[in-house]
Amino acid sequence: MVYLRPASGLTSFFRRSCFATCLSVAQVGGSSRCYSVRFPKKQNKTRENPRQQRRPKPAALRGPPKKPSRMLLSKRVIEPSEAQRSRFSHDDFRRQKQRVHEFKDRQSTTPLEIGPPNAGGFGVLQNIRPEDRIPLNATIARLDQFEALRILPVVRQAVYSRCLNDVETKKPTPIQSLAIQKLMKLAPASIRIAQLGLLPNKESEDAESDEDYYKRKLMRKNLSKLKPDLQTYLIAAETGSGKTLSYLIPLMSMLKEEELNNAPAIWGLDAKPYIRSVILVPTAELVKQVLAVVKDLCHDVKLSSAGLSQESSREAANNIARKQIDILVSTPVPLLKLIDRGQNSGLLSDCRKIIVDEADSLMDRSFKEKTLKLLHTPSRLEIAIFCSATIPKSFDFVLRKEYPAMTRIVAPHLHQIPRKITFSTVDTSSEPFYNDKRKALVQTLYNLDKHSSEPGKMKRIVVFMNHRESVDELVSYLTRLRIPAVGLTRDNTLDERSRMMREFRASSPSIKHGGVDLVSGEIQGLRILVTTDIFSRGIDMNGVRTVILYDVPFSSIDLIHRAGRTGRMGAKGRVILLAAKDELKPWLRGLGTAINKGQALV
Ligand SMILES: Nc1ncnc2c1ncn2[C@@H]1O[C@H](COP(=O)(O)OP(=O)(O)OP(=O)(O)O)[C@@H](O)[C@H]1O
Repeated sequence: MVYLRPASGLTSFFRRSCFATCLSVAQVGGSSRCYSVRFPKKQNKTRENPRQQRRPKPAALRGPPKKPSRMLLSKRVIEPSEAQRSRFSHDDFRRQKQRVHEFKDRQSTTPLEIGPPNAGGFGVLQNIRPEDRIPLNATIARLDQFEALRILPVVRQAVYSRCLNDVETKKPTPIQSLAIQKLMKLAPASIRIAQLGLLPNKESEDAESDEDYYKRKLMRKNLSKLKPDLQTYLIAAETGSGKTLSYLIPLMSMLKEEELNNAPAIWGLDAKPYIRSVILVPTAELVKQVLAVVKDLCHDVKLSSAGLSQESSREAANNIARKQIDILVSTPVPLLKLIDRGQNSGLLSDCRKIIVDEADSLMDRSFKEKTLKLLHTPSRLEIAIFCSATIPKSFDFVLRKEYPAMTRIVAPHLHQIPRKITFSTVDTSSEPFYNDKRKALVQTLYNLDKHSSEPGKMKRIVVFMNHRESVDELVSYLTRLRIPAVGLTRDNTLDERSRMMREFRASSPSIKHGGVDLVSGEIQGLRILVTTDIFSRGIDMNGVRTVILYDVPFSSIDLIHRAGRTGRMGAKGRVILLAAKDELKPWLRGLGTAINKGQALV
């Protein structure tokens, strides 16, 4: 038996298998031998005959010069050197440059197809087709000023002075233009009443006969018993796009317009406690944040407001039931509890507008029943607005089932990570970390401290973890290394959380030098917040530039919300994912490229 030896590494394997064959042959009485034959090494061929040597072609036969190759994904336009330029004709060069500019990497509309069967929590978002998104077209260009929108002047003035005081050019964001325009097309109830002739005309009031007066009064009474048609809206736009004002401005305009038309008096709200509108949010933090904006605006617009969350005392909750409130900001459970207390069962009977902020979360398995119960409680509900930065498939299904006639206002860049965020991954399994994620985090923080961005400013960094039990451990590890970090989880009381968040959100103080303090040994230029998903939704962190994802998020929804704490309102941001090689499933490896190319996640 002869075998040809292909390479030294495999020899022993072949020898062993040959030996086994020899043995088996010997056992049955035959004979065999083992040979190995070595192939000569491949030599570089040289042409010995000078006649065979390749000669350069004459210039006339050579054709046009070769174009330099280009990386497909590179955003950089490679300017040819002077020497290269002289080899191109001008037209060639212009065409080539144009082609590079045509590569619109952040405009891609094809979603990143990372779906089932093995994509974990990725693949849960609804694939919104381009035709279902409202294009950024002439409508938005036409409505790029608050003055072009139908808003009451007093509300507009309050927005300018209270919310956009620091902003140089005060103009609505695309989702604000679209939402305000659509919502304000609705004639408020009071105007409809006036159109029906139920409100007295100022001039004809005196001349009105008794018969007409009583007829009008009767019609008004009958009308107040009628259940109005419910109008439902979905406002969906990327994180940090100004969704809060996109529903607050129309809400306040409508409430105020109703007051100016004397509608509350017509509805008989003069003498009794009422709640005219409710904004539902999922957490106590969001109650605080949204209520702060509402209170600011209400101060100027002259409307009343209140907040209710699981942190509110029983007395504070009971007080709400005794007041006349135009806008109540609340989480679902405490509001349901308040209504369930016998004497308050009619608390929402005059509520005509409900807004469900972070609606995908409030319509998920844990909240859905409670939210729907609240939506079905007011008998005179006129408008329900659902507002969200993500549309998971399950949420889309519930909306289609419960509100098939819903008007959808979906921004063109929904499910994309905002344009100015750069996404990168640190492989924690490679040298020098060798699967020690904490080391990788420290190295990343050190690099960020040294980085030239935000010069002379304290850099604020948010680190997201999947489990709150791990937060304290990581914070004490960082503190031991004299890296200033605070942990913020559901285990802290609301007061603690508010205080820590206030300190973290306070604008970055200026610092003279970065690096390490020689006396305390502390890294001076960083302020680090380690937290979980409790702070990933809706919280406005006031110009945070860096988000570190210490754990791979459970789903694309979590990824979008966590990343959305930076890069808000067109500001720059960076998201760094720390992941070991075995965590980086094939569909996760392409994530950075897809995000940086502007693909929508599903
Ligand atoms: N037209 C505007 N011009 C400039 N800044 C604005 C404008 N509208 C809102 N902002 C500011 O942008 C920030 C983000 O707004 P907001 O919190 O409403 O975003 P969001 O879309 O609700 O984000 P998320 O999806 O994370 O909840 C806020 O600080 C807000 O004051």
